[in-house]
Amino acid sequence: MATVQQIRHAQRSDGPAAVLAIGTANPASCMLQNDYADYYFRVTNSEHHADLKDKLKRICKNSGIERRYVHLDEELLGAHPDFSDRALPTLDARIDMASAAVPELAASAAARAIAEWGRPAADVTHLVFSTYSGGKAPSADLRLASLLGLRPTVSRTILSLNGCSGGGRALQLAKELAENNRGARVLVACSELTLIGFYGPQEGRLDTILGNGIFGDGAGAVIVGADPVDCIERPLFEMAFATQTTIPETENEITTRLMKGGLDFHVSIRVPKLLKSNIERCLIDTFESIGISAEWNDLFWAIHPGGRVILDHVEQLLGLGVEKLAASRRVLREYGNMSAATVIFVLDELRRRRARGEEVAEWGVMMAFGPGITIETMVLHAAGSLKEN
Ligand SMILES: CC(C)(COP(=O)(O)OP(=O)(O)OC[C@H]1O[C@@H](n2cnc3c(N)ncnc32)[C@H](O)[C@@H]1OP(=O)(O)O)[C@@H](O)C(=O)NCCC(=O)NCCSC(=O)CC(=O)O
Repeated sequence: MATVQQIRHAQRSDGPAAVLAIGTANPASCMLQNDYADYYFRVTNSEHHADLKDKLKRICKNSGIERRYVHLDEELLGAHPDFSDRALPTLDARIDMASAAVPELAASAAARAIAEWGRPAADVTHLVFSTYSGGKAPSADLRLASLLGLRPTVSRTILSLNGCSGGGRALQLAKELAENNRGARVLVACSELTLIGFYGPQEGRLDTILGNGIFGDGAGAVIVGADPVDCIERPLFEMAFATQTTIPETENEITTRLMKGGLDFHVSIRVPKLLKSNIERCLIDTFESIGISAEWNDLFWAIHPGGRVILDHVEQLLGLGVEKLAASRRVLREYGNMSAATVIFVLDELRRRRARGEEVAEWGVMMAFGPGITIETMVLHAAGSLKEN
């Protein structure tokens, strides 16, 4: 009879978990940021809120965003004009729409990740799914498993309403699963659609203006596994160490809540400063835990681009060279803040830059921020095969 220790030893993988493949997807409808305020106030019949329109124009102008993609386009909104009024009971209709569209967008991203991975979808052993756009069970994870043809024994976890830190959390869970289950191949999928909380403007609800100025729709998928199979699997980023930190007494700074009219969303104007005051301590603690003293400019950075000012603060605080946040800034510019999916787009951008021969450091940090305020941090090591992609 084997001992528990022997069983446990046999279960654990030898090497660290690594990102083995990445895929992303966005809905077809593209919104240009320069035109967005005119579009938004027209389609929600809100031209009379001239002051709010001016504010949205200022936010769009300063957002660092050029375009975003949305599922809820003008045609679909035309079929659901009640979505513009947060007082109307539209939650059922929004959940119905999201229940189909969220897993479909995730499936597009995941199919790309699986194709790059080079192994059949049936080899996926675990699925970790994060979305703020759900509201029923069985959830989008089960539908995604069915769309991809994953096997019925796949071990599923859904992270609901984790907001923008959901991508970081899902990747941390994937690391734990891969390192504690020999041979495990974890599919991480984050799929976010703003339709769950899209409203017209309302006096006194500046969150709605901010949300409409920076958030976009997108899905990111990652295959995570340890001990890559020679000649088939190519590690992109090894996941060296991960931490989660909650900033004390900030539970009211970023909040979401399902209401009869959809997802009610609040981001306080203090969020960038709160992050600025806490990020460096969090990074120092993380690196001290693994006994490494790092020069911030010697690392690559995958920071969740929650907003242009957040990136400016991180850059200034850490004294980063202007190129260090280029991947985060490009993702923000091309897609906006896609909540949990965004850090996956940033990882994708980083590996593309490296594949093009651009200088990307050997060691790096991924950080994502969400309700809590929660900071998810992961120390990454760029694997050699990045150069060959
Ligand atoms: C919105 C911005 C792009 C605007 O750029 P600037 O600050 O440079 O420009 P600015 O000072 O002229 O501000 C333009 C207007 O935006 C308003 N404004 C700024 N932040 C706001 C907020 N949180 N809520 C409501 N209004 C806000 C300002 O008061 C100002 O109004 P006026 O012009 O009338 O004075 C930036 O402030 C930014 O990047 N903020 C960070 C956004 C954020 O917190 N993201 C995290 C999302 S949550 C997330 O990522 C996690 C999650 O969801 O889980």
